[in-house]
Amino acid sequence: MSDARIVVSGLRKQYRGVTAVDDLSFTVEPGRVTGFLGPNGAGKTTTLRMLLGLVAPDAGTATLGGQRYADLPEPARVVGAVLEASSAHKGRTGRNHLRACCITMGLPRTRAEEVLDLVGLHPAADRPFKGYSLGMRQRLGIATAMLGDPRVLILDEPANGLDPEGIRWMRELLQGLAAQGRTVLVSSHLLAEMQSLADDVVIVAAGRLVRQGPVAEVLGSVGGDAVVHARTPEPEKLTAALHQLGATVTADGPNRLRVAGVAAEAVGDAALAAGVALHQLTTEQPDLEDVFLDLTHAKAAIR
Ligand SMILES: Nc1ncnc2c1ncn2[C@@H]1O[C@H](COP(=O)(O)OP(=O)(O)OP(=O)(O)O)[C@@H](O)[C@H]1O
Repeated sequence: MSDARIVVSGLRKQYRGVTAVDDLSFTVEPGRVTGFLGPNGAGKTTTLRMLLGLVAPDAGTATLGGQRYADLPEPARVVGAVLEASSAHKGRTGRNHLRACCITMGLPRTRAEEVLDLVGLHPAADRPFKGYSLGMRQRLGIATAMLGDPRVLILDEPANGLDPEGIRWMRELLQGLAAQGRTVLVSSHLLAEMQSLADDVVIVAAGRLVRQGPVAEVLGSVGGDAVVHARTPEPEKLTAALHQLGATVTADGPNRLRVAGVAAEAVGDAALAAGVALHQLTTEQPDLEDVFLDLTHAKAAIR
């Protein structure tokens, strides 16, 4: 599925004076789950809609396997998309919805059963759509998108409203589809969600690219310093010793200190040298959600 790459190049879109997408370029590789991240209003949905030929760009191109959506002879066999979870006739059952889609797309009815299997919706397949939970709607949305066995799957905020079990299910499904060589692009405004879901991330803010790359690499490059928490019966003495190392020390409850600017080892060594007992020493990793917000706010402020 080497031709399942997504290439966005110089994409731009304005709505009556509002620049939704501003000279945006990035690539999405097959065989990986890519998180498309940015705060609300960053231009994610507009970008996905341009990729899917639903909105015409003012400038630039968005291609799937080298072709614009409008030029694909059989788009449903190339790309499946879930832009909104609730997109079936309310009184219709999940199974009937899928069968109707099979007819429209010229697919055998058996394909409906295959995608029901894929998303684990068989138990609810004969219930009307209007009674579906958000998680069931997401499953039906993905089942519909997968009918044409597309090489590219695009999901807009699929984890919205899902419980932790639903998110785990989604992760396993999407990673499985990526492992088959498909290109999976998933938008979200929540970084924590993407940390467990995605291999790569494309981060946008104010319609522009902020960062792109493998999750660990991107987060590593923006991650702040860890903070050390120390518990000691002699906080004043330890504070004085740590100040000599240039650390920033603040009280963090009775006999507790929050130490920034030095590693846990240095705090332990300083306590030993000062003859201060340590009852607890822990390291708190930087809050990646905060780091992400800093990164995207800096960009949004330029707007
Ligand atoms: N049809 C439209 N008409 C006018 N403005 C629009 C339209 N669609 C989007 N916008 C504006 O373009 C900007 C980008 O919106 P978009 O929905 O693409 O962002 P997003 O990153 O998907 O945000 P969200 O997570 O809130 O959906 C916003 O300022 C939005 O108000």
